[in-house]
Amino acid sequence: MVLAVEAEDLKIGYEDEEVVWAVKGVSFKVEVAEIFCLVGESGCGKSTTGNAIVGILPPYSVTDGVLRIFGKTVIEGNRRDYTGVRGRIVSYVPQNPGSSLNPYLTVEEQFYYVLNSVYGWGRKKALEEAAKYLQMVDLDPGKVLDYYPHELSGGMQQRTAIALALSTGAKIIVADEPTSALDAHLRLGLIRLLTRLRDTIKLTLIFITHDLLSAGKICDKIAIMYSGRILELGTSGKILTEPLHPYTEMLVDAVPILGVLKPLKTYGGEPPPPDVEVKGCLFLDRCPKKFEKCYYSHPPPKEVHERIVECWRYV
Ligand SMILES: Nc1ncnc2c1ncn2[C@@H]1O[C@H](COP(=O)(O)OP(=O)(O)OP(=O)(O)O)[C@@H](O)[C@H]1O
Repeated sequence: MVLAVEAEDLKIGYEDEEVVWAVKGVSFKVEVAEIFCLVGESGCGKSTTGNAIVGILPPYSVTDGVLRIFGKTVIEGNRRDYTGVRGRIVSYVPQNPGSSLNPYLTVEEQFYYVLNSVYGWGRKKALEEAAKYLQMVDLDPGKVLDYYPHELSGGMQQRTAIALALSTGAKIIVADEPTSALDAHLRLGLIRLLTRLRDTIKLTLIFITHDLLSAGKICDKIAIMYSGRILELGTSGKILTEPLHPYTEMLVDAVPILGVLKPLKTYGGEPPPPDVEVKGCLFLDRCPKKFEKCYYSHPPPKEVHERIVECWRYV
């Protein structure tokens, strides 16, 4: 079975005077038509991982390990080749579609420029395709195509960005915090739309968020990232109801449940900065369950209770 995305011990760093590793060796598999979430605090490496899948890492980045997209190896060691993948198989929907859509071009022109540059299509064919994809995201082409992005509401901009991403025939969409700028009603609408696209056109979605609640609503699987590693990976149900890693427990404890009086716990401390070498477990400083073994090295990934966990308590 071909996987949509497969990462094996993937490492991504940014080179300044020396390399600072933002992603320190992650392994995961995303099946076709799966909604896969990368969850974690700011700076844990979610966007860097997402950018590697889309193929938009900056030139001064360095990589190691392997990344495959629909069976094609796009990263192997420090070699990268996204030919036929970037923009065609994988597309990107950013947090703020207002900034990704060109403010000086009408929606029609944006579709034309994208489809002309990817497939060399003329205006007529590009417009036919634009109409098809706008309808797919529940937008009326007649009420969108002639408009500039600022003339559309936030929700319409978001849907236009998704239609534009899909129009190149993308099978995978990486959506970075797509719901964070939307109000609760629009957020629910977007979540419904993305799940419908998964069901109807077998779209694979990589959803990046710091919000475990949104992740639980939309995702099949959740990878909990911390300081460049995946500390726990499993189905949304397992992660939310039976967290194994103390960090996942901490995130779940901080999620409010509507109608349930639940004490919300917060834990102090900060993840170690990526340029600081940590001797023991990366979560050591904040872990309420640490014991002697945790002080010497970071634990390897271990399959336990239908999940993969990096915690010495399970090794
Ligand atoms: N283009 C870049 N150049 C240099 N360092 C970067 C770059 N992008 C990210 N980093 C660094 O890599 C680390 C991980 O950042 P990344 O944006 O991937 O995390 P994140 O979990 O997505 O955070 P956020 O939710 O704030 O976007 C951070 O220390 C960040 O400063």
